[in-house]
Amino acid sequence: MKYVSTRGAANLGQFSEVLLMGLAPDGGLAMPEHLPTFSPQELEDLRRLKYADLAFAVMRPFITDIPEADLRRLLHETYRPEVFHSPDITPVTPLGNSGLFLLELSNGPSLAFKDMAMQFLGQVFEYVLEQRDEYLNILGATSGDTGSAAEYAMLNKPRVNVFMLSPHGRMSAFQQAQMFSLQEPNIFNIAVEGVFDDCQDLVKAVNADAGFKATYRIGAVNSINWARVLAQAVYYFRAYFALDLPAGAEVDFCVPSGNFGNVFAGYLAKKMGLPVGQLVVASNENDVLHEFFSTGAYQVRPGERVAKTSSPSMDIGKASNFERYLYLIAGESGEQVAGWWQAVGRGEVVNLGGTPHWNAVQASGFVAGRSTHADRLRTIAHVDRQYGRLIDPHTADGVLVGQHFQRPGVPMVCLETALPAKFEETVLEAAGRRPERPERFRDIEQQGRHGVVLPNDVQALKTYIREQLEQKI
Ligand SMILES: Cc1ncc(COP(=O)(O)O)c(C=O)c1O
Ligand SMILES: N[C@@H](CCOP(=O)(O)O)C(=O)O
Repeated sequence: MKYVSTRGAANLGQFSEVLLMGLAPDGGLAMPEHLPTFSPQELEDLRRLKYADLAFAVMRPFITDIPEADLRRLLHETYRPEVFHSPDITPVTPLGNSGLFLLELSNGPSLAFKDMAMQFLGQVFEYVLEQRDEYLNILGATSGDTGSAAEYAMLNKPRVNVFMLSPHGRMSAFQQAQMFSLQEPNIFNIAVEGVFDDCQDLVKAVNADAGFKATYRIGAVNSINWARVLAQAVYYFRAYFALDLPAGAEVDFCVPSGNFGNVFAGYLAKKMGLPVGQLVVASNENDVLHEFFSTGAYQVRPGERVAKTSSPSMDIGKASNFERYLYLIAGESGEQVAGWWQAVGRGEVVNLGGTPHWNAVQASGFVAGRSTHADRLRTIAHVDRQYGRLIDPHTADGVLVGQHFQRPGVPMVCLETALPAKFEETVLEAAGRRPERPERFRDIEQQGRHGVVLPNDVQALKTYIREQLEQKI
């Protein structure tokens, strides 16, 4: 399988190339040159597969440059019950008889859905780098969960260093402690004076400097990296089969959304033939995506207008993977996407309302809603009282919006994107009790803080990366 860029560059190479590349040289995101599909009969053959074998079946058509036996081994090493604390890896749990289901994605090492793909990235980076005898310096941006998931996945990976940017003071105390307590030779935590979008823009700016990128071997772990999105598509298949419905029956999914990677992975599964009905995008107060799906207008929020909320991992004003979605909506026209993104870059509104592209958006199955602090407190309390289950604030945003779009007789699967332990204060405020915390995190806030604070400045970041790498030689 060859990959192309959403902004028009043809032939980025095969999977291993785009894995190490992260962002395409023209600033776009890698996409496969075509989307393989499963026939209804082929889908039936996937129904009873264990997670690792299902992951192989879904991902293999996109990863044709790693020998079959090696890919299968990497997936079996990744998706082990000991790592994800469940024999099913991603259990699906009904919320009473409500027709709502929780897809549990957060039982892995860092307690968020990011582990699902990031654990695979850890394995496949190491494999590809060893084959090539190369090293990689990952530059990532986190609003709270990608950071710890990436760092836990890359611990003890001698060929990889992680430079992780986070918005200074904006993550929960637990999220900060997960990252900043680490004192490892290959992990560099950098708190940036800005919001998540500033961190993401810094990542893109460093990647845009081809000389620096090549000299310092810069790679990516955010969902701008195609491998993240691909690995995330697998659990939509698994959840669908776990419901054990008659062949062809539709399932709706509700996805708490920020950078649009998770829900885009669901769209990928749908495009591959999985009978997904609605893809419900749940936003918090930072409701750029809700605004787009309600009106057709896409306008990113500048940093100063990104609200600090109680579902902080979704405090995002510029959703990177939205570019992949619009690429498909535009009939895979890189030229069209490049034009739209130039306009976005100038701070303009891209308005698809009333255009033929808007018909394509409406046919794509996406709907959207938003939630506020009061909504999420009410939803956490309601789910606790009614179903005896504590959920985290992001999952609560999803459950609230998912309920709104429920259709009679169609299961609504809400993605559980983090465990409540990561957001103790909000959960305590909502439910009047503290969530359980896995023993391994008992005293994490007391374990010291390692890392630096940098201004929102690309030169300062490049200098820091250069100095750290030179000290390591
Ligand atoms: C807990 C949690 N929920 C939801 C999201 C939003 O997911 P995405 O950015 O893929 O839309 C994130 C961050 O990505 C997250 O950490
Ligand atoms: N919510 C994320 C932000 C980055 O998203 P990604 O999926 O593109 O890595 C986080 O928690 O860091």
